[in-house]
Parts: sequence; C-alpha cells; structure tokens
Amino acid sequence: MNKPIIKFCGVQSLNDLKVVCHSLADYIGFIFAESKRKVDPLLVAEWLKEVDTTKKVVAVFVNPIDEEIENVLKHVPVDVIQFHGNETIDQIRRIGHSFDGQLWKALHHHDKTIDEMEHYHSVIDGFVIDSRTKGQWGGTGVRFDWDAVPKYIDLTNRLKKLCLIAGGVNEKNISELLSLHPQGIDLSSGIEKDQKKSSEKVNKIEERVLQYVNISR
Ligand SMILES: O=C(O)c1ccccc1N[C@@H]1O[C@H](COP(=O)(O)O)[C@@H](O)[C@H]1O
Repeated sequence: MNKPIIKFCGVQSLNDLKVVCHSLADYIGFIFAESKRKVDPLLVAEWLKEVDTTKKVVAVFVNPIDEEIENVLKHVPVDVIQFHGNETIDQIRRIGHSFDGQLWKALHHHDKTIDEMEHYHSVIDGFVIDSRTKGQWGGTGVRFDWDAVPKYIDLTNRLKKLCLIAGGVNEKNISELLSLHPQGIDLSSGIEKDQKKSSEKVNKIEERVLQYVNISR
C-alpha cells in the first residue's frame, strides 16, 4: 500500500513551519480565514524564505472575497487553494481562471455530502471531508462517523479526484482511519500541543503511517 497523502495544516509560526517541513507531509497548510490559527500572508512569505522545502503550500479560505485571495497569492507561493466555506461554483471557477494551482473544496460530513461532491466536482481537483461542528468551519479536532469514509473514497475514485479525510485525526485514532485506506489525511489539532505544532505528535502520527504502509505491503 502506498503512503497516503499527508497534509499538516494550521501552521502559525516559523517554528511550526520547521516542524511540518521536517515531516513526511506532502502538503502544508496556512489558514487565511477567521480562526485562532489565522496568519498574515506577509509573515508566511518571510517564514517560507527561511526554510528549504519542496512541500506543496495550501492556502485555506472561508467564504473569501476575491481580493483576499489575490492578496495572499501576491505574497505567498500557493500550490493549492482550499475553500472551506460556502463558496459557490461560480466563485471557484472564476478564481480558477486566474490561478495555476489546484482547487480543493472542503465539505462537512452530513447526509447530503455525496450530493455536494457531485455538485462541485466539475470545478475542483480535490475534496477535503471534515466534520460538521456548530459555529466553526474547521480546525475543531472533532472527528465524524468514519463508517462514511468508504463511500467518499468510492465516489472520488469514480470522479478521479483527490480526497483527504480531515477532522479530529490524531495519534490515537489514525490507525483506525488508515484501515479504511483513505487516499489522504489532513490534520491540524492532532499535531498540536499548547496550540503549537509538536514534533513528538508528528513522529507518533508518522510511526503509525509507516506501520500501515509496511503491514499492507
Ligand atoms: O484550522 C483552522 O483553524 C481552520 C479554520 C477555518 C477553516 C478550516 C480550518 N482548518 C481545517 O480543518 C481541518 C483539520 O482540522 P482538525 O484536524 O480537526 O483540527 C483541515 O482541513 C484544516 O485545513
């Protein structure tokens, strides 16, 4: 079994960035939306100059106006835009016309998520499936009912899209999630200690990922 795609999200400092850059992550994410993890694009640009990394950079937005995205793209070398709110197909398509990278749509798990995936798939490259939590768009540390994961995997395989499972993934439950063979996993709270990215937690996550890769070979 190949290593699942790993995204470590919610980088809030140069130190956080160093932690996630010294990891097996394929993608590292920054939050440019209202959140305790919101970062300034100018600072992110400075931090990125301090590290030598080939990791792909994900910019997370929640219902942004186009100018907010343009401002981030002006300063930060973004590979992926992740829309984590109620963005419309028209907005995503419009942004896609002037952006070279990938577009991901985060959707919250509920009984109509499959319909939403069908709705958005023509304008995006990948999905992030997160848990639905009242009053917060993401980064909650709360998982959803993973019995639904196989149907998300089946649909994204059929649509030939990327699919990352997010929401409350941590060192204690990641092996359970990996046993469902997700294409990708996306963690923020699960690699934090005292609101900072923790190398110790990253190592524990990676041990479990490598165990999964070796066992399923
Ligand atoms: O992390 C945040 O603060 C955040 C704020 C607004 C939208 C999305 C946010 N993060 C996304 O949430 C999931 C991971 O969450 P967690 O592991 O449960 O903490 C991931 O997709 C982040 O990009």
